[in-house]
Amino acid sequence: MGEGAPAAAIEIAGLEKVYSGSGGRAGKHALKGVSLTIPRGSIFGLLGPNGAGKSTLINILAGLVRKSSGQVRVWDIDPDVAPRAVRASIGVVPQELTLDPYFPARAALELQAGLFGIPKLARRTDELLAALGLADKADAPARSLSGGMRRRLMVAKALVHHPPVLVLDEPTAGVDVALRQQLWAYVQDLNRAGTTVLLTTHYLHEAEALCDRIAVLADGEIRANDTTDALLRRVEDKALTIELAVPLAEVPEALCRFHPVLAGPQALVFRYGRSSGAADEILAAVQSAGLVVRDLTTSQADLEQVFLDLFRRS
Ligand SMILES: Nc1ncnc2c1ncn2[C@@H]1O[C@H](COP(=O)(O)OP(=O)(O)OP(=O)(O)O)[C@@H](O)[C@H]1O
Repeated sequence: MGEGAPAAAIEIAGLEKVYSGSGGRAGKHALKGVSLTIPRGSIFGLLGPNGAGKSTLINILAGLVRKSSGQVRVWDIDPDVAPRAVRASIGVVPQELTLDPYFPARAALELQAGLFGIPKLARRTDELLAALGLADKADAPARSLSGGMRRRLMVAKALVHHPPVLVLDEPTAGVDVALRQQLWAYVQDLNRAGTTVLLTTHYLHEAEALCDRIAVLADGEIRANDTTDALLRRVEDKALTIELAVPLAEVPEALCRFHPVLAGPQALVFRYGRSSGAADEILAAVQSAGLVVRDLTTSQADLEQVFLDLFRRS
């Protein structure tokens, strides 16, 4: 990005959102003092379970929902003070596909460019259609496109005004594996060309594949915010169960550093992840402790669940 670009693409401090109850719907404290800095040039993952407050946060950034209190700056602009300027700096791909079924892809992009006041000659319609693999569908109505193509058209729509910040709200929910890879590759290309990307997801694997940093949002609060590598080192998603030939009364001293659990007199369960010793190290220690192994099994916990449990507790 050129001169004068802010160091932080998005800066959020003490953000609160309370939805007031209406029409029989209970009020909801959806964001409880969220502070977050999204560095310019990063791909930042906002991970959290259903109802965590991810969409609320994005909608506040996009100027679609008004915050209750706190500070928000997008590309150094306060969305409450200058909503139009913020909309020029941010492109949002919403969770729901909001396309006119009868509108062809090219016309949808042209209309969007018109809404942003982009002169005809400065429009990037063909470039975007080609970049998102929609060139041969340019004149087909949206209703004739596959789900994946519609999703890509939504991405193209969010990019017509060349925003420095792109926000993707659950970009690959319900999208097949091949398309997911394609979308990820495109997001990475955009990022290499300078776009800051904020993506929300339920899937740790998605955040792991794409993001430099991950923040975990649960029940309206940030539970973790770190580099992807550092976060994943805290996850212990594998279990090694060793069945012993001879019963044990307690865990032998030499194995304590692996923090195993005695699951019955003849079964030792070791949990391990990317940070602790691998299975071979554990097995070597078991043998040198003089234990006789009768059988062993390994299992892999659901990574998503382990991760969310970890941060729910912290
Ligand atoms: N307009 C509204 N009025 C009242 N409560 C709302 C409103 N919008 C959202 N909520 C509530 O605020 C909480 C956060 O919702 P939000 O949609 O931001 O979560 P989310 O993390 O995006 O979830 P999902 O992954 O399911 O989209 C939820 O409990 C939701 O029911």
